Amino acid sequence: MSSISLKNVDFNIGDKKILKDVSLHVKEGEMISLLGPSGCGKTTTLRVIGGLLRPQMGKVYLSEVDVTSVPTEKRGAVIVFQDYLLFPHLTVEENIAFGLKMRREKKSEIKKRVDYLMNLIQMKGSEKKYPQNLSGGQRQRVAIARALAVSPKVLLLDEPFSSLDSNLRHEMREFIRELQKKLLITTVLVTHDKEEALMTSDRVAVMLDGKIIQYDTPENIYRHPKNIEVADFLGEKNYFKGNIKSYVFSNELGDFETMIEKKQNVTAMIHPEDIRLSPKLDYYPVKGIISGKKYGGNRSYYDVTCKEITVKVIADSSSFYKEGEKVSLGIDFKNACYF
Ligand SMILES: Nc1ncnc2c1ncn2[C@@H]1O[C@H](COP(=O)(O)OP(=O)(O)OP(=O)(O)O)[C@@H](O)[C@H]1O
Repeated sequence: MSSISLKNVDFNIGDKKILKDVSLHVKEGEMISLLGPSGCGKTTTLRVIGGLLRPQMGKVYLSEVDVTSVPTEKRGAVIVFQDYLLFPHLTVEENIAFGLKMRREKKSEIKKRVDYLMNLIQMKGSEKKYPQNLSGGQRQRVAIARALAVSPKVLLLDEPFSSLDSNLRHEMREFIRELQKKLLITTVLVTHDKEEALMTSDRVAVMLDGKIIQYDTPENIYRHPKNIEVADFLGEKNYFKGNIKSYVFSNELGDFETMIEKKQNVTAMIHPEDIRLSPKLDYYPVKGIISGKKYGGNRSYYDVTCKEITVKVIADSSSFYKEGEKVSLGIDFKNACYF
């Protein structure tokens, strides 16, 4: 097990800056995600950690040892890619044993390790199967077992579940998180899926345009995004612009109590699921009319027009509002996030 540090890493291709002054520390035994939109530099960061790319500037440390010039195979890092290339002509156990054979480990040791890993990925009994006879999820488990066989110090996962269907993705997320907790292997997961990052990681690094914008716990990333770009990337939000004076936030919807004493030109961000709706018009201070509705199973997504603006609200589907219905809205500006 190893900690990982990137210090002021720049990576360019030609004159295109791909990574810009990226610094990151992953503690020993921690699982983190690199989360961001396509093309923001997540995979490049992972490749720099794994030694597949060498940065033009900055340093990479594993357990505080400078490995910037150390080749991948000597770093003790393994990368599992999305298109997990299992060897099609080798059985499951031969695939898992491959790296150990290359290292000329003793046969009895290899057998022990393969047995242990087959148990760990809950695939006992499938040792003699070939990859083409496995499901997508099983193939992914074998790819992870093969990566773990060589007892790496760090595990680097590049969108490993993105080709799986949504149920299987859920299952694999839980599987990898449990496995990681059991083995306490330092793990970096690259994903563009917010839920995946928030659900599996101790901390999440949000990347935009080659930079890490925020690195924090999933709760803090979601509840307290550093800026509007991060907030937007994490999903649809409501923004209210206005001014705060004597703990009163005046915006398009009226005057509301807040925890901040004074601030000009602020934007308050409120999650759609934090806004309450009531059919009783005098129940909450803001009045509106349901102008749009999408049914999403256990949740319903409403657009509520209040004065000139549209407020987005997510409510559980036990409450049922029709388009055109008048409602009142409970919006808590005391606990809003202000930018
Ligand atoms: N070999 C290359 N030649 C030119 N540009 C490249 C090369 N590899 C990556 N890039 C560019 O570098 C940027 C970052 O790529 P990277 O693969 O790290 O992004 P990413 O966040 O992992 O995106 P995705 O989720 O789509 O894989 C992109 O703009 C990409 O086009």
